[in-house]
Amino acid sequence: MRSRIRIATRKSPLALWQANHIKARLEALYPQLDVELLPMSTRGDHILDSPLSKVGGKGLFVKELEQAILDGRADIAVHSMKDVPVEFPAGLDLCLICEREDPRDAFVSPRFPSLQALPPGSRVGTSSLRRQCQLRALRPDLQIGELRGNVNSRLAKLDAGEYDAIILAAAGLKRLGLDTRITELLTVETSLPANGQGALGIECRPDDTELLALLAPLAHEATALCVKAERAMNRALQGGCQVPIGAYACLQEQQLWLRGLVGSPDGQTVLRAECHGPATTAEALGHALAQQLLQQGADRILSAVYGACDH
Ligand SMILES: NCc1[nH]cc(CCC(=O)O)c1CC(=O)O
Repeated sequence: MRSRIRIATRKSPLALWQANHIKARLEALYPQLDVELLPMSTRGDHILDSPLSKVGGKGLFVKELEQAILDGRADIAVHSMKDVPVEFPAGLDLCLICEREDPRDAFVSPRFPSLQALPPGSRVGTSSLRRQCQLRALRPDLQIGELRGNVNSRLAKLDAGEYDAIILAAAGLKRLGLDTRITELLTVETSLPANGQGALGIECRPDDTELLALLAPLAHEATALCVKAERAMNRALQGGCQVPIGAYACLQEQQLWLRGLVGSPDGQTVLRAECHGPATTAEALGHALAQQLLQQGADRILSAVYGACDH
């Protein structure tokens, strides 16, 4: 039996928490197993001054981790599913998805009790186009500013008075023990989450059957089905490049309820659609929802933005 599992991880506090969480779960299951972290920097960590959507998107944060697995320096990488690109490089795959934490976005403000209570013209920080679009649609009066960096540095900018409020994923705040900073949990109707938000995934070599068997108890089937539907919608829309897209599924009695959103960053256009179906058809539901959104005009939003992209 294998005696060691090495986890490639980014060095941000949230990434380290997530890697340590998987380490602790594996060690609880297998007391003889030695689980080591291999912390590393990614290109995404170095590019902090420009909006992520303009510098190449999600792949920036996972490439170096994937290379470490392909080179044999690490066995697995633990990812926030919302940061994982829809396609995987040859030789690697998403091997399992763990149980989802709270998928909602959180409104954080030291001064105002809710999004609704923000006075006109308030400054809100978020670099997520998905959050910007939904915020602007709801509150066209707000001034929305770019806000990048890890969770702690975003909170520090809020505390320094650069913004009246910021929006962050509830899952990240809860994992870091920062629950008390959550002023208001936004309903998914107010802020439809990003696909995969709140879920952790493990990437590894799909041909490493011994490793897969060790990891298997960490899998959470219901979460995997939901995230599968959400990612299928994103894949069908080919959304990744500068487009506000939200996708959120929930599962009840083996029925999936998938909601999707495509909008323009200025919030002028927000297209919404939803569908229901058996969990066994998760992938098809994602495709069907994408088609509904395309028929409503998402194709025009997507092509307008792709025109301005360098790929
Ligand atoms: N974009 C960075 C990122 N990736 C995952 C999370 C939160 C944790 C999760 O969704 O699992 C965050 C922080 C945020 O959006 O506030």
